[in-house]
Amino acid sequence: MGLKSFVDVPRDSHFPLENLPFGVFRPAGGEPARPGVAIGDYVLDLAAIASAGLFDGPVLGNHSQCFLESSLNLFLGMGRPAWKEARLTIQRLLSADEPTLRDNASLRKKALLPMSEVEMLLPVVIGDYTDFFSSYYHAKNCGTMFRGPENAVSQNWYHLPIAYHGRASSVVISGTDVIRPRGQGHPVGNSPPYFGPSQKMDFELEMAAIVGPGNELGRPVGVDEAADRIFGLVLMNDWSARDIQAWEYVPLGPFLGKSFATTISPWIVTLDALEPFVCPAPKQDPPPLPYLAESKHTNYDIHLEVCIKPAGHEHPSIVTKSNFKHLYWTISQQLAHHTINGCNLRPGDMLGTGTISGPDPDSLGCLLELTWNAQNQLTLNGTTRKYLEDGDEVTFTGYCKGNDYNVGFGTCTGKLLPSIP
Ligand SMILES: O=C(O)/C=C/C(=O)CC(=O)CC(=O)O
Ligand SMILES: [Ca+2]
Ligand SMILES: [Mg+2]
Repeated sequence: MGLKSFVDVPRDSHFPLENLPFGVFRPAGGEPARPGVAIGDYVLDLAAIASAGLFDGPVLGNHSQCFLESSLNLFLGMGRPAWKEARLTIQRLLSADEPTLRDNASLRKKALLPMSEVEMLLPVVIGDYTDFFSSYYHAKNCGTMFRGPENAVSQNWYHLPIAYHGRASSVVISGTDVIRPRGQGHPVGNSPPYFGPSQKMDFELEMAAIVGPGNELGRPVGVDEAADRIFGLVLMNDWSARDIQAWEYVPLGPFLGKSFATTISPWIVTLDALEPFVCPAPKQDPPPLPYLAESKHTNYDIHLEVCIKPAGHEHPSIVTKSNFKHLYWTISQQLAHHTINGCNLRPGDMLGTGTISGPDPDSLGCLLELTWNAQNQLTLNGTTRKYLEDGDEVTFTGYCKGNDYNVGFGTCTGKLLPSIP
């Protein structure tokens, strides 16, 4: 039996008492943005709970003003003791046999808001965003397409989690429209390069770790301490213009083919909520260098799905199903590697996992792989796709399956609009 809340939680909800993900919302009526926690179809207003003096534990008792902020950065910077205390307090306040909130009608009305009536915002101010390349299947497929099967996965890939620095300014919250970027593509023959709207618009199925307490410049984080620096995970769509990327990315890596937009889901699911879904990570051969060797090499069993709803279609079509557990390099290894040179991370920084492809043809994490760079096409409910078309709405879903409950991420969605003329 799952935990029981006095708030009605539908059976298939992503947000039961076991989850309690954190986000930032704006209530209807123009009140300022503030942190909240999802419970069923409701948002618990943490500013209201803090103002009522209900965060009264040893860590948050004198510091609950972190919940009066318009981002979670301050709370994230306080670290695991504060996160654990907040989670336990909220779990107790929402449970069926705890009268404090349950029997206080005026506080309940103030603090529990229907999710359908609030606007979700970016949960953190993202100072820096890094995107990794940590699925073996994704690396192998891209490499096979671009370099042939003999040189598909380069030697360095097996020894370090490869990444590029992404663009934090264009990270947007789920529901934000994305404008098809214009840019340069490969020249054909003796012509100048193509310039115009990207003709190869893609999604990338990713998740991202949101950093809690950072590290001081010059002080790397050990791989076994790395998980304590990570608050939780969100779904992430690293929208990619494959034609722009292919022409620009040698030798310095992705630039304008990626930096026009990256969408994240609004609710950060904490590593504490994901703990029951820990599973072994893929065996690493060759063994990683000592600074990347973790005493527990584990992932989380998170089911992931992507669907596309073309303009005018009533229903979305599922185009792929994958799982977070396929990541070869774990988020702890990514964070340890990121800081090994002394680079400092700060609260709210975002580390994308890289496209999460699985081993099977129907578990590939982007259209580049699913259509083998437009050599094949997907069938969607009577129409076909090689790459995305204007009006396509792309939605990611992610959830962990408990005995009779889900710990879910909700959705990460965005609609592709035509490029500017
Ligand atoms: O292997 C290559 O040369 C290219 C790889 C990619 O294009 C993958 C990519 O877009 C990186 C990412 O996952 O963001
Ligand atoms: Ca990516
Ligand atoms: Mg991007």
